[in-house]
Amino acid sequence: MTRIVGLLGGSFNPAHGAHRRISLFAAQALGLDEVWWLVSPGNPLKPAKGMAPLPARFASARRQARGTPIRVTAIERELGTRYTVDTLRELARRWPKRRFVWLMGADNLAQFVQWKGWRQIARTMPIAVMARPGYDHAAVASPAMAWLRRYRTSAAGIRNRIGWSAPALVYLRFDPDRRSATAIRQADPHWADSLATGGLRDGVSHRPIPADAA
Ligand SMILES: Nc1ncnc2c1ncn2[C@@H]1O[C@H](COP(=O)(O)OP(=O)(O)OP(=O)(O)O)[C@@H](O)[C@H]1O
Ligand SMILES: O=C(O)c1ccc[n+]([C@@H]2O[C@H](COP(=O)([O-])O)[C@@H](O)[C@H]2O)c1
Repeated sequence: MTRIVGLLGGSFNPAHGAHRRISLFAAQALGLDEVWWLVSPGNPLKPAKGMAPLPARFASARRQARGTPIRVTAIERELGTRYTVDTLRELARRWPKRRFVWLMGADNLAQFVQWKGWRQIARTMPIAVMARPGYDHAAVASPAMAWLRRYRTSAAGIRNRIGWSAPALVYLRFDPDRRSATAIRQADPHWADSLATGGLRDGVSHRPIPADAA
């Protein structure tokens, strides 16, 4: 059967418990076979200032994912892509036998219209948005939601794999999780200093995911 992979792209500056929690929750709710974290070389909308180096963010993600089936990757570094629309096109080319779901928090839906080719992203794969305290109102009232609303479906729609289509939008609500990387950086601006950053070799993950055979 076709494997369904949930993709959580992020700065992970640093990774925290909410990333793990929303990933595992989405995996269960949507019946995902795998979850990949895409540790971004640099969110195009976020300033480079204050962004820890990729190896440190990658190491923090590996630490948070330990003991879970989540696969931590730096695929965008490997593919040389920066914008999500380009990354997703490459992923579909490399892994043609898998189906993907884009996962993101409500804060990202609120500013989704600022992303390059956001409608194209929505046409490429279903999107699951995770509720996030403080952002849900802005997300639901956002211009992206005005367009995506007509494509709303239930988690079961994805889980049952029946009539798989895109655009499709699922809004997942669970116990609100207030954790954020911003709060961690405020409490510990030097969080990256103590991390062993051996998980990336020349910017490439130690355990690259084999491409699907044609
Ligand atoms: N507490 C949370 N609830 C729901 N989604 C979350 C939560 N924390 C992060 N996410 C989502 O996880 C993805 C990666 O998040 P990111 O690495 O930017 O962490 P962050 O805590 O939002 O960081 P920052 O505070 O620096 O903006 C994004 O799609 C984001 O919306
Ligand atoms: O492609 C874009 O235009 C774009 C704009 C903003 C954010 N993104 C992606 O959104 C994901 C979440 O980013 P962040 O910083 O909120 O964790 C990450 O994979 C970014 O590369 C992508």
